[in-house]
Amino acid sequence: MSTPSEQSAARPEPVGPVDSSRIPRYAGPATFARLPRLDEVGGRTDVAVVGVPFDTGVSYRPGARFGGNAIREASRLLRPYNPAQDASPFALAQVADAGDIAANPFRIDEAVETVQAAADEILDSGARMMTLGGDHTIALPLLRAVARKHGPVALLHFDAHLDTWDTYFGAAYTHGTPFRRAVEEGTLDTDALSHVGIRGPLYGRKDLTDDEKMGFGIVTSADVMRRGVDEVAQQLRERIGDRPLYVSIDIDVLDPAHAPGTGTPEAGGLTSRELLEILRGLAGCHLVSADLVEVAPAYDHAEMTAVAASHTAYELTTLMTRQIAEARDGTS
Ligand SMILES: N=C(N)NCCCC(=O)O
Ligand SMILES: [Zn+2]
Ligand SMILES: [Zn+2]
Repeated sequence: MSTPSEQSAARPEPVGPVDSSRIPRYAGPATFARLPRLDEVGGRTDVAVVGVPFDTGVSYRPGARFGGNAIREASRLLRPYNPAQDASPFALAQVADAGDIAANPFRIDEAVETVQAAADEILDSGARMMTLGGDHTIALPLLRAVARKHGPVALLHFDAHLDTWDTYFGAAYTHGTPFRRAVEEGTLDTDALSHVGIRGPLYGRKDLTDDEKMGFGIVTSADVMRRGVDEVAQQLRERIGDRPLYVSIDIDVLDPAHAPGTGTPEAGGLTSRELLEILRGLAGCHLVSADLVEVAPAYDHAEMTAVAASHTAYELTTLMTRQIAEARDGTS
C-alpha cells in the first residue's frame, strides 16, 4: 500500500490552463479554458474536450458547426477554481483540448460513422469525452461509442425538445431523432432515461406516448420552476443510481433570454443558474462522458450563449475530474 503522498509523487501533475495573471486571457489560441492541446500532454488525457463542427442534421436554422469554437473563445474567462463544487478541476486530473473531429458536411451517414470512430479511439485511450457540438445528431454516434465501452448507459438529456422523433423528410439521422435511434440500437439503459427542460409545441400527443414507451421520464421546464433545482436533482440522482451516465445538453434547454444563439429556440426555458445548479447536484454520479450541442453563434448576442455553454462544460468537466480523483485516491 502506498500513502497518498507517494501516489501523487508517482503521478505527473496535470498540465493546467495558461496562467491568465501572466499572459492576458485574450492572447493566444483559444483551446477550451486555455488548457493544453492533446499533443502538448503526450497524446494522453483523462478528459478530452472535443469539437464536432457539424450541423447538416438541423431542421431549422443552421450554424451550430461554429458552436465549438465559439464556446472555446468564451471559455477564456473561466478560472481554475470552481467554488460551487469546491474543486480545482484541472489540477485533479488531466483535461486537454483534443481539437475537432472532421465530419463530412455533405454526407450525414458518413459523418455519423466518422464521429463514432473518433469517439471509439478517444474512449479506448481511457479518456472521458466532453464533446462540443455541432447539432444534436452527433449524440447518436457518441452514445454508440460510449455503449461499446460501458454497455447501455443511463441518459440525462437537457433540451427543450424530445429528440425522439422518427424521421424528417425520410431521414433517420437528424438532430430531432438521435434518442429514438439510440433506444432502437440498445445503447441506452431504458430504466434510467430522463429529459429535463422539455417545453413547447409538439406535432401531436403521440410524440409523448411514443417517448414514454421508449422509457423516458420527463421533467418539464415548468416542473423545474415549481419543484426547484434541489428536488429535481435528487429525483434524477435516484433514477440514475450507480449506472454509467451520459449527459447530453442541448443549449436550447435554456430560455432564449439566456441562450439566443441556437437554431430552434423555444420560449419558457431554464435559466442558466438553474441548469448549472442541477448539474452540480449530480456530484457522485458515474459520469462517463457528455456533450453540449446546438450553440449557433450567428444568432448570439454579446457571447451570452457561448458564455453559458462554457460554464456548463466547466461544471461537467469538474464533475468528471472530481470522480476520476475520487476513484484514484479517495479524495476530491
Ligand atoms: N435538437 C434540436 N435542437 N431541435 C430538434 C427540433 C426538431 C424539429 O424541428 O421538430
Ligand atoms: Zn433542442
Ligand atoms: Zn436537441
